[in-house]
Amino acid sequence: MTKDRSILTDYVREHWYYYLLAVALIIASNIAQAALPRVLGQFTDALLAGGIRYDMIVRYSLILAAIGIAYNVLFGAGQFSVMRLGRKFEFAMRQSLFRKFSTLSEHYFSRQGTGKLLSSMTNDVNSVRESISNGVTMTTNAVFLFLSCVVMMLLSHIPLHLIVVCIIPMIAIPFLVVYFGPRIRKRSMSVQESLAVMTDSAEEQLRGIRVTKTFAIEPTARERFGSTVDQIKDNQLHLVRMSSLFQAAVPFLGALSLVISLLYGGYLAVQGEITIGNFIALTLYLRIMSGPLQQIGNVINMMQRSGASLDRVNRLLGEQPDIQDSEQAQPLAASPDLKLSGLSFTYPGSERPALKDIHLHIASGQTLGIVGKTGSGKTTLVKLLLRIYDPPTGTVWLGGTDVRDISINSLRSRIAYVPQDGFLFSTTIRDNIAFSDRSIPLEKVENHARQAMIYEPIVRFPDKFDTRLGERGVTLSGGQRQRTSLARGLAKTGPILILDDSMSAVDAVTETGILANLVQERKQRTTLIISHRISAVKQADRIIVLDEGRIVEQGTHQQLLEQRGIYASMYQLQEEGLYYE
Ligand SMILES: Nc1ncnc2c1ncn2[C@@H]1O[C@H](COP(=O)(O)OP(=O)(O)OP(=O)(O)O)[C@@H](O)[C@H]1O
Repeated sequence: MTKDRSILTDYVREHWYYYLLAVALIIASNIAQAALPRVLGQFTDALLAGGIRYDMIVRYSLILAAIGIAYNVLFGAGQFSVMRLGRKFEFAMRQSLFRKFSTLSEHYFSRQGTGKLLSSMTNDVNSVRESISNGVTMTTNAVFLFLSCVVMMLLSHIPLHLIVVCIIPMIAIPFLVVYFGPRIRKRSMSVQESLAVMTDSAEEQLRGIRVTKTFAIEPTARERFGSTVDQIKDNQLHLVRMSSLFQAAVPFLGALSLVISLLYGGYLAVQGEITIGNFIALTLYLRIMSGPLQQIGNVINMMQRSGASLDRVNRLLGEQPDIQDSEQAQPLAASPDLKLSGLSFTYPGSERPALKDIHLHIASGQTLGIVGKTGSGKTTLVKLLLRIYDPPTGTVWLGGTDVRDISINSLRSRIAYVPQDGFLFSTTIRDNIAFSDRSIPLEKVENHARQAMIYEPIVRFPDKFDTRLGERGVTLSGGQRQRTSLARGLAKTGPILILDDSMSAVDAVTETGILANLVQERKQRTTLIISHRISAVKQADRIIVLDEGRIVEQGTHQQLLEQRGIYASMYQLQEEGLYYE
């Protein structure tokens, strides 16, 4: 367990008075409950001494009823306070985790896998919440009920030596805990980890369900998912075996105490050293005490589980984003030029550089076309510009400032980036297009939809721009999705527009229409158009051809044709209707 318990200790410190109140209520309820056997013992002795009397039965019944009501009200109120605190903690913890996730980089997510993170947000948070609600109730209940019982036994004149002898077997419980505790915890961690792997697998299988169906490989998908479930089952069984053994051992010791009380207590009662009432009270006390002892076992199990979960949550919350604002971070200039000087970049953990020694200067307001084979480094260039990954210091400059010294928020909020696989959210088309600023008026949203040539298909839906997308809404075609994502990019204001192969799923005629609509847009912004199609970049002020991370050709469309290199052959192939790869 790490020493850093910050999120939990902070929370408890902040709400200590509620916890104190809850603990006080539970203690009061324990005292009420512990009075019960004593009253029954007194009743038995009174019966034996003077026979049954009507007023006595009524009096004792009223006392028992009062004890019962007091116990229920006090315990209920205490439990409610603690549960409420637990739920509030759960809410706060999920908020903090999500806030943290939103600061972490793409690299972090590709390294971790979303299943693990989702599992933390659900299972780990639940487990910690349980420990601070049920854990507090159960621990307080167990400790104070046990103590109250001992005190009440002494007040009832049950001899100390009899009490000690009867509870001796229960003293073995801490030793059991020490033995089982770490083992249970280790197995619980394996269960949580296999649950995370299963979530990952389920998420991927469900996301790829369309592909699976078109390939008719459902059995393979089921088999793959099944193996992750089998792993959980094995780990769960391991855990269940160990915790069952532990949970069975605890009540067994309670039962052993009862046997001793019958033997020794019974003997003392026969000898006349304790009253029959005392003997009955003793057995009832031991019966009550086996409950708290079992609870101690459960609490220990729960604490073990939640200890591992809390460690994971704290580790996540302590994660430092690998891309951060520098101390001298400044906003992006109003109309920045783009300069790349000697840019080389290798992805973390990769052997081969994705970009090699790139030099380039694009004046503000100009359009740069980027072409090249798949994997040649086109998207990597954009990721470095957006600081999805940090480029080496002094290699990428915007408006005369190293991008590493431009604040991340200003950089990303003012660069309109349209990726190839534009993910759309399960909300209305209007909200998707006005994603960067929900207050954009409908006319503007419609204008951007016209620019992206998606207006007509949208207004054909009965709800037009209020049509909901996603699982419970309309499913757009690939080309429609891409154009909606393009409209979303165009709705974002800012001095730089980047289209990353964002017209690949639209036909050539529509692409030409969109490009014509963008002429005005491009004059006001520095524009980068990445494409496999020459037609998309041929109007650019400059075009670069990337190959294996290097600029191998550059110039205007005309100049590149004259060079008769890769670009010229791509053009020729595409003009002839063939596809260059
Ligand atoms: N996150 C990553 N980690 C490691 N390597 C990566 C990562 N992303 C891309 N690469 C590698 O970097 C190289 C360049 O990839 P990039 O995505 O920039 O190519 P691209 O030219 O945009 O390709 P495409 O036209 O297919 O989109 C490829 O070899 C790719 O495998």
